[in-house]
Amino acid sequence: MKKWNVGTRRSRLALIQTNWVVDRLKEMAPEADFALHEIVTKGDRILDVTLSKVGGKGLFVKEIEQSLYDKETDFAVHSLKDMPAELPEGLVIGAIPKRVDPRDVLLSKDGKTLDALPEGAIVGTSSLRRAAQLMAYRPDIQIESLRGNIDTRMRKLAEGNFDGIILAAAGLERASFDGTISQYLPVEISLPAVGQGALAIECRADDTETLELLRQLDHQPTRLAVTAERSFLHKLQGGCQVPIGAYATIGEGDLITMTGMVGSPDGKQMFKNTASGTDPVALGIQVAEALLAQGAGEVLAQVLRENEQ
Ligand SMILES: NCc1[nH]cc(CCC(=O)O)c1CC(=O)O
Repeated sequence: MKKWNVGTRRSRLALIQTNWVVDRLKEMAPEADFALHEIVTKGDRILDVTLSKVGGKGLFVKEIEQSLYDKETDFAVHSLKDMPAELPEGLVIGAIPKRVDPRDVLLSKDGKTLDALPEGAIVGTSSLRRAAQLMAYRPDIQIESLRGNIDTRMRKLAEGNFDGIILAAAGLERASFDGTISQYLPVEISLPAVGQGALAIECRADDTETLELLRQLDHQPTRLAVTAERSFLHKLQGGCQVPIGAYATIGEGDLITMTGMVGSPDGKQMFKNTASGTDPVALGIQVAEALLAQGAGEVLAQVLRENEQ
């Protein structure tokens, strides 16, 4: 009997996601056996430091990728938004399952919506993308850093440190926290991170047996959308430490429509562009180039300089 070794982070959300993938694969290949390998990543070890200050790129995936190279594991389940725009040599995304809700959500004291938060409200997030967009919409809001896994962040809200916090709907949904959401933020206010709400199952490019297994879980419309978003991210050379967002949807005839965003961390400058096309890579590049033509390159360069200090 074939046994697959599966890499995962140890967080509650990561384990839920990995078990979800393994359960789907067991339905498709009842004769197969799966063993989970929990891997502690650098990102998990430095939860008390703002991610943007430690060079966030790939912080949650590096050790897991090493275990793929070492053949200690055959595939690994990641949140797609934690993955750098470019995969290391020899590794591929073998499957992208159907995306769940890509939106950001507000969790607040007394269930208040963003518009109902008091003047000068304190909102917790360590994401430059979320902070920039919140301040663009409500310049009076004070952003404070908020790190940790979902449980930690929700506890800090309950302890009264914040008027509200921003999280991804996807994580809450998968971990069944959904009763606590105060508002789903429209993508017009908070454009999601590239790949938000999607999972990526990574494996070795030459491992045809694993690729064949994983292919059954691949959702083509999600792959098209996420490929456009990642092409946009790649063109802008962005990681999770820059205020970049993108969201693509698939319409009739596999027409992809994508909005891309670059903002300054204070939200005072916002560059957005929306375009449609059928080639996801070309569309990502096209939207990125439209933002660069508006002046987004200077904002990105400024953020990178600040991160280096
Ligand atoms: N930044 C960490 C992270 N990476 C993936 C998710 C869950 C959402 C997803 O799978 O897209 C989260 C939590 C969050 O942003 O609230």
